[in-house]
Amino acid sequence: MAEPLRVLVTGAAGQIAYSLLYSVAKGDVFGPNQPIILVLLDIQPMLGVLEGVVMEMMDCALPLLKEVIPSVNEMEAFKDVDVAMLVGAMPRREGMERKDLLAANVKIFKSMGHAIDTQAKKNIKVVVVGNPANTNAYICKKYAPSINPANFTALTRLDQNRAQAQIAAKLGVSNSSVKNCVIWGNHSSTQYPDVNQAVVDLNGKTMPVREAVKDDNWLNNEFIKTVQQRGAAVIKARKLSSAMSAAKAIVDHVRDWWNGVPDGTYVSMAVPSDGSYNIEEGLIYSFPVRTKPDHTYEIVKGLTINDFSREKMDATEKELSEEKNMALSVCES
Ligand SMILES: NC(=O)C1=CN([C@@H]2O[C@H](COP(=O)(O)OP(=O)(O)OC[C@H]3O[C@@H](n4cnc5c(N)ncnc54)[C@H](O)[C@@H]3O)[C@@H](O)[C@H]2O)C=CC1
Ligand SMILES: O=C([O-])CC(=O)C(=O)O
Repeated sequence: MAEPLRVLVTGAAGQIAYSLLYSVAKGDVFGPNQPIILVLLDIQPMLGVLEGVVMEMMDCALPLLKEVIPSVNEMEAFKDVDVAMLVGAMPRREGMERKDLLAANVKIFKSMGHAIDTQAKKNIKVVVVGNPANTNAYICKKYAPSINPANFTALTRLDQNRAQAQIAAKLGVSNSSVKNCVIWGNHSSTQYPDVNQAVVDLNGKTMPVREAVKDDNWLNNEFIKTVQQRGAAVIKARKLSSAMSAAKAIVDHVRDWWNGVPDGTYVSMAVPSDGSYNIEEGLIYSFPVRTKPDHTYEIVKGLTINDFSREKMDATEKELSEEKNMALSVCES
């Protein structure tokens, strides 16, 4: 069997982690032959809850789980970590935008960037989930200058899954029949869910989603709005933000990054912009990416962008650029 991977989950006493940990520990992300050491980080007041989570992880008696290490010490927790799922942060409540969390959360990611820089494996892979996820990932990357910037990503897979599920429901097909929905930009209400590249298997034939749906008005309006506002709709209904679906999306994101996706398929990840599609270099912007079995990815280039898409891609870029400047001033104050 392979050497165990050291996987860190922050916010481990919180609600997303409670849905996430079992799935990671049973092999849904790294496969059935990869043993795991789970490091669970939270803050001191949550230590009692964290200990309960550790007991439950033990009681699952999972074959791949070699060790569970609870921690409330950031520097210790990041030591030699291979993969970090940065969930720990304050969630928003009804009536807030995710960027309203910036002042409260961004300093967490400055401090984690420093811990990553000094403690973690140099090829660590990081997914930031805590909101505002893209900008937190930007700050984390900035404060970890010894790590390849490409190793810092933020989660927009939940948005992609939401888009895919909306299309599948509209057409009455299974979720797996819909492919290549793209999320551009910020994990916020300015994100642009784009179906112009998406395809669906319908009646034994693969066809463009636009051709199958035959309702551009719905695709250009209600569909986009539903995906953009889905997090807020869940908060309104549950009085808590998405957790089960967020955990599933984290599993999808890291599994596809780790293992690669088949040729012709791409997934949305918020990654450092290399200037593709004229997006400001360095911003953590959600693009379609092709992941490869060597745990790397590349931004899918050369997609045709029409005027409608361009306007929406620019609007979400503008928001990210503003968030970046706000975050930098919080971190430098
Ligand atoms: N990117 C995405 O798609 C999504 C992001 N989120 C975000 O994920 C974050 C976590 O959400 P929930 O689990 O529902 O929240 P939660 O409040 O249930 O859990 C958060 C946990 O993080 C811990 N925490 C706070 N500061 C920490 C620190 N410095 N180090 C380690 N742990 C720390 C808290 O003590 C708490 O146990 C929120 O910011 C939420 O907005 C939620 C859903 C989807
Ligand atoms: O909406 C929120 O605050 C939680 C979240 O990011 C989501 O559900 O997409």
